[in-house]
Amino acid sequence: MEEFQLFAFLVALIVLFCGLYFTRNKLTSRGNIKLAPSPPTLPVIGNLHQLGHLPHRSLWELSTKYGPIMLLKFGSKPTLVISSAAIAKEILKTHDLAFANKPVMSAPKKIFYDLKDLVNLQYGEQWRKIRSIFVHELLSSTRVKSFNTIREEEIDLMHSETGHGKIFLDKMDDAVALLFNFTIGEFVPWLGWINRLNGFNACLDKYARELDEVLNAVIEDHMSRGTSSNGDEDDGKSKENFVDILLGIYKGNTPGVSIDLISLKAVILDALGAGTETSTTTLIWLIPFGAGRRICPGLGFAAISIEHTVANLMQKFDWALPHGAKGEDLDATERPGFTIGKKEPLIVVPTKSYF
Ligand code: HEM
Repeated sequence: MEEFQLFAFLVALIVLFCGLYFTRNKLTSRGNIKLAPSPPTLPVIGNLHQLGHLPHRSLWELSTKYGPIMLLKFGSKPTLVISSAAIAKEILKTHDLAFANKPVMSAPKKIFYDLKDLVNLQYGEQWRKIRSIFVHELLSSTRVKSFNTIREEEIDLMHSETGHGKIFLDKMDDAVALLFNFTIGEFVPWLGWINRLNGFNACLDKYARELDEVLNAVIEDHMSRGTSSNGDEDDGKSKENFVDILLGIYKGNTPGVSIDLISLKAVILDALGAGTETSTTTLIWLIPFGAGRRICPGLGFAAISIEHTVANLMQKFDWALPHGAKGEDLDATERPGFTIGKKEPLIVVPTKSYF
């Protein structure tokens, strides 16, 4: 027994020593997560799925080759902070399989239908199936070509159609509050009971129920109107929006593709959620589309939409920063959200109009 205790003590010492050594060598000279560089100077890879489980040896090799990497342990969740384009390329391209999954957290699990949406799906067969629906059915080049009609339909859906769009957007704002709420039980699993005690779990349950009701109402609306999806390109297909297309698949109108009701709702959440804040934030400032196998499937769709909006603004006005400020005077402080946004709003003034 004494031998075992001595052995355990030695192992603990070695682990502690390695941990300290590793941390000392991996922390950036700034040694603080807040000092990760902000856009637009350097890319910051901080999205949740980047927090993967790359073997320490590979991390070691990466940091030897490219410079400091910061590995933080938030309780049970290892978190990697990197701040150079070279390391981003290694992680998102070379090692992307190791980073292809996000850590399982209780708020996304509850809100995104047990992680059945594409953004949160674990990498594997079901991910491939849903990804294919996004790439081939929702965001194919044919669909993107019919972009104008789809966009108008989506704007209708979000803003005017029986009020569900507005409720949905408000719901998304509430989701940010829940998703970014730090709860100790998330990171230290044996303290999970605290989330029950402080009401967080009840709050999450209530939110998920209400969101589900909104999605049910959106689906019922579309069901009662009926979709025009009958495989005929000219028969109203270009007027279909995301929900119509997905309902067509659900009803079995699209040969070789299928989706169940829960996945359908999760995918609607992605299609409406992943494309809204991202697009408006990109109009303000550098957001990248990711890379590797989990690269954004909405890239083509979003790029055209953003180009269209910016081109319109540039064609009709000359713009300047207020009070003679220069580009370098812009405050690039970030604020948290689904996407990293600009803390202070971007204010520009039209100085000349061309119409
Ligand atoms: C300017 C607009 C957009 C930006 C900047 C953007 C950015 C991104 C980024 C960085 C990722 C990777 C996230 C990660 O690493 O976990 C991503 C994934 C994703 N995006 Fe976008 N996105 C935009 C528009 C859209 C649109 C319009 C849609 C759909 C209509 C969409 C749907 C998705 C989905 C479903 C994923 C998850 C893909 C997967 O995990 O396989 N995005 N997006």
